[in-house]
Amino acid sequence: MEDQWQRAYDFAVEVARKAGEEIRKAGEREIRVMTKSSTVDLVTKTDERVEKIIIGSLTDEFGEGTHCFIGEESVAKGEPCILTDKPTWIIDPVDGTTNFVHGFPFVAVSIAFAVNKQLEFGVVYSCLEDKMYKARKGKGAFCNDQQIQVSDVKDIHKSIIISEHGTDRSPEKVTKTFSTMQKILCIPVHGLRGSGTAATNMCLVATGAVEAFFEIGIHCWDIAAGAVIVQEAGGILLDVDGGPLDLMSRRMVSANNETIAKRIIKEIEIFPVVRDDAPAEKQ
Ligand SMILES: O=P([O-])([O-])O[C@@H]1[C@H](O)[C@H](O)[C@@H](O)[C@H](O)[C@H]1O
Ligand SMILES: [Mg+2]
Repeated sequence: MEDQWQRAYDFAVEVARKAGEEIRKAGEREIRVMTKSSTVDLVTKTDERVEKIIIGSLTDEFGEGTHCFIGEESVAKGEPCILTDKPTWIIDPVDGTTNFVHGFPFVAVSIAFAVNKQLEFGVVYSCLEDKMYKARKGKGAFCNDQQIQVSDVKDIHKSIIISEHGTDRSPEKVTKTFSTMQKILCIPVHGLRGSGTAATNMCLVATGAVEAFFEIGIHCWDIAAGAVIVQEAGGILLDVDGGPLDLMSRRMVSANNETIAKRIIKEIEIFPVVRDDAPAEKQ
């Protein structure tokens, strides 16, 4: 029973690598850009094609109807985004689509697997850097097969913090996001960063390169795999109000420890976002 999901974990790594190869090849060709929720929420044929490849490979391997899927591009096309107790794959085929379009060199494939609403494992393939991050519950976190660990910094003044601006440019959101960043910068911290992919940002927390990454407005597919990786690297995940992380709430703080997480949370100006699992009419 203990190793029930090992085959799925190993297969997810294979699939993530194959997806990353597709993204690398597609980046060498001309990229046709389309938009989704706003003019800065970009999507390409590669996002859609790579998601089809991932879901197709997993279905071929595990059989039709046995597993559920929550994929960024399928949800964009109207598929439900509800996490049930059934074995469920949570997939972002191209995390960092804006980076991909612009040739900014951080793009990741993010694949997570949950059973009974609990995350069992996560795989993030930062495909342009060729870094394969993976973690399985209780078994540690790895980058290219080397075990990784969060930083041991407890003093916020010695930290680097990541946040992102997302794709919602409403004035309230932008004002609050920048106000939060200003307050954190002026604590002061050593620096503020952002790679343009939430999944990679979480892996940077997991390797100890930065102390924390937080964002309001991310989606479950951006953070599900990274959540396992951060936790297995010794880090912590919280809601931006300090409560437990809710994968569907679109709010997250990931940090190396509770001291850093709580210090960041003191400065976060919260604004409302519609949950990933809200009924369609509220989206
Ligand atoms: O759209 P996408 O490139 O898959 O994912 C986005 C990236 O992770 C970005 O870093 C984050 O700021 C956005 O909130 C995400 O939506
Ligand atoms: Mg994403």
